[in-house]
Amino acid sequence: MPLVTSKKLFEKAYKEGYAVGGFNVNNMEILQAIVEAGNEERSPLILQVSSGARKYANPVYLRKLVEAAVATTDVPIVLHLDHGDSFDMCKSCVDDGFTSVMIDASKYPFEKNIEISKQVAEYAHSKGVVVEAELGKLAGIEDAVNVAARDAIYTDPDQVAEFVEKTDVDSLAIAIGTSHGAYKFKGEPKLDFERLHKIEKLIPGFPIVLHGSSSVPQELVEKCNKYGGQLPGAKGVPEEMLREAARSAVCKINIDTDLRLALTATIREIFATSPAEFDPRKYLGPGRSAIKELVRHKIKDVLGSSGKA
Ligand SMILES: O=C(CO)COP(=O)(O)O
Ligand SMILES: O=C[C@H](O)COP(=O)(O)O
Ligand SMILES: [Zn+2]
Ligand SMILES: [Zn+2]
Repeated sequence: MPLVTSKKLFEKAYKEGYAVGGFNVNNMEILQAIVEAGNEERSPLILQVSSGARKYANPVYLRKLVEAAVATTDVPIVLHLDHGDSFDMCKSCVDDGFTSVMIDASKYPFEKNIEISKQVAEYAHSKGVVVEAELGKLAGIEDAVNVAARDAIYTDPDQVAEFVEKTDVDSLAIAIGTSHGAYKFKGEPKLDFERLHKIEKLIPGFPIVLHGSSSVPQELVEKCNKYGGQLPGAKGVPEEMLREAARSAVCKINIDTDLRLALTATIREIFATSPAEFDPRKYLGPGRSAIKELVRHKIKDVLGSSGKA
């Protein structure tokens, strides 16, 4: 099936109370794992590519890899730019065949965020591409931008309707306490669901996106640490909270860190237990299987998108 936009996927997810996973792609094994999992679960998929991923893998390789992946399945797949930081970056991805782009101008003041997001929406829409924007600021690491927890700003519900109306974007990422990376909470995990519910009432029918939604499975952290990793105190968003979010207006839930942990834990274990092994297929293959198992679990047991393709 050719790439699709997220428009119909979000309409269905909104109505039926589940979310579609936004899974980050950086190389062939990660891509294969996500697409095989989605195919077996009969789930729609959003493959997202950060500017760091484009730089790492080369935009041409990425596009061709995704082209190949799409040819192996009939589930609907969106190719999405994650955290585009400028009009030019978004334009480049629209021109490159992406079906969805995120413009993340959340670091700018409200009016400037509106101006840039609107400019991206105008261009993208003229090419049939949809746009996600961000209002409020998540803590954590996005590419080179490291937002300290004290600089994170929860989304102001009073700004949401005006932002959506003035920009004409198609979905909105909000900040309610999630953050990027493997260290999301110092104490007890807490998300501001009251704020989420307030926001969804103010923009009825409009798809909301949750970034920073890895759960940081403790068995993966323990496996990394057991085999030489150093991830003390890593903690994510409990899956029960993600289930609750998926039932609301949240139609897209972003997961990257958990895939990285699955791959790294697997490779660390193999390096430690089979030190004579030097065939990359013998550790990347099991790493790919671990990612696939994790993505299937997310789709089936957390996001609720199994069978929704
Ligand atoms: O939001 C993300 C990508 O945009 C990923 O978040 P995690 O770091 O929680 O996986
Ligand atoms: O938002 C962050 C994503 O996990 C992408 O991370 P990256 O910029 O390191 O590729
Ligand atoms: Zn951001
Ligand atoms: Zn993100």
